Amino acid sequence: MIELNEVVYLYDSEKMLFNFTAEQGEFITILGPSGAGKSTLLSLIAGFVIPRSGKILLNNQDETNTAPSKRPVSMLFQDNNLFTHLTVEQNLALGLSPSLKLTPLQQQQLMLIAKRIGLEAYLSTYPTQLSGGQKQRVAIGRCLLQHRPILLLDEPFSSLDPKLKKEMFELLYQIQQEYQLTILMVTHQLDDIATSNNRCLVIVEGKIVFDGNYQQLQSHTTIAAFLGI
Ligand SMILES: Nc1ncnc2c1ncn2[C@@H]1O[C@H](COP(=O)(O)OP(=O)(O)OP(=O)(O)O)[C@@H](O)[C@H]1O
Repeated sequence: MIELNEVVYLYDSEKMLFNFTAEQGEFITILGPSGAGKSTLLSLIAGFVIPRSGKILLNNQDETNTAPSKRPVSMLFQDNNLFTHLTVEQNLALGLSPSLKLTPLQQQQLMLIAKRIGLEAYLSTYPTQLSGGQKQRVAIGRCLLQHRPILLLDEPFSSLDPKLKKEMFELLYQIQQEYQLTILMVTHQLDDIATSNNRCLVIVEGKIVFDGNYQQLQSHTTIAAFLGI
C-alpha cells in the first residue's frame, strides 16, 4: 500500500504536490509530459529525495524520512540497472546480499528466480553479452529477490522493440499476480497501457490532474487530447 498525503517537493521555483493512495496489488501507470514530475514522484516513494512537507506511508508505516534501502520498495530504470563487471548470477545475488555471499537457501532462491525469468543458462554471462530484454529480465529478477512488495518502474521497456516489449509486459503482469506486487510504472508510450485498462495517473506541472482507468482517460477529452490519445 502506498499513501502520499500532501507531499510537497520543490526544485528551485517549481513546486510539486502529490496526494494519492494505491492499494496492495494495484498496477498503476503514470503518464504526463516531459518535466511534469513523474520521475520525481517515484523518487519520493523510493526515498531518493525527501519531501519538503507531507507524509509518505508504505504498508501503513510512515517512511517519509526512511533511507531508500530500508523501504519496502525496489526500482527499475530504463537502463543501466546492471553492474557490467558482474555476471548475471552476481547481479541477481545483489538482490539478496550486498557482499554476494549467499547461504544455500539464498542460492536456491536465486536459481528459482533465474528459471522464472528464463535466464538459468546465462548465469555466468556478463551484461554486455545480453540483449536489452535479457538485461531487463535480470534487473526484474534482482528486484524479485529483494522481496519488496512495491515495485517502481521508470520507463522500463522503452528501449525495447515492440515484440520484446509485449513479452516483457506479459512477464511483468504474471509476476505482479504471483507476488501480489504493487506496481507504479512511468511510461510515455500509450500503447503500453491501451490493452490493460489499468488505473492511470496523469501528472502535469507537478500535480496529479487525472486518476482513473484508461477507458475513462479516453473519454476525458481535454486530457486525452493533451496526451494525444
Ligand atoms: N536534480 C534536479 N535539480 C533541479 N531540477 C530538477 C532535478 N530533477 C528534475 N528537475 C526538474 O523537475 C521537474 C520534473 O522532473 P522529472 O524528472 O520528475 O519529470 P518527468 O515527468 O519524469 O520528465 P521526463 O518524462 O522527461 O523524464 C523538471 O522541470 C525538471 O527540470
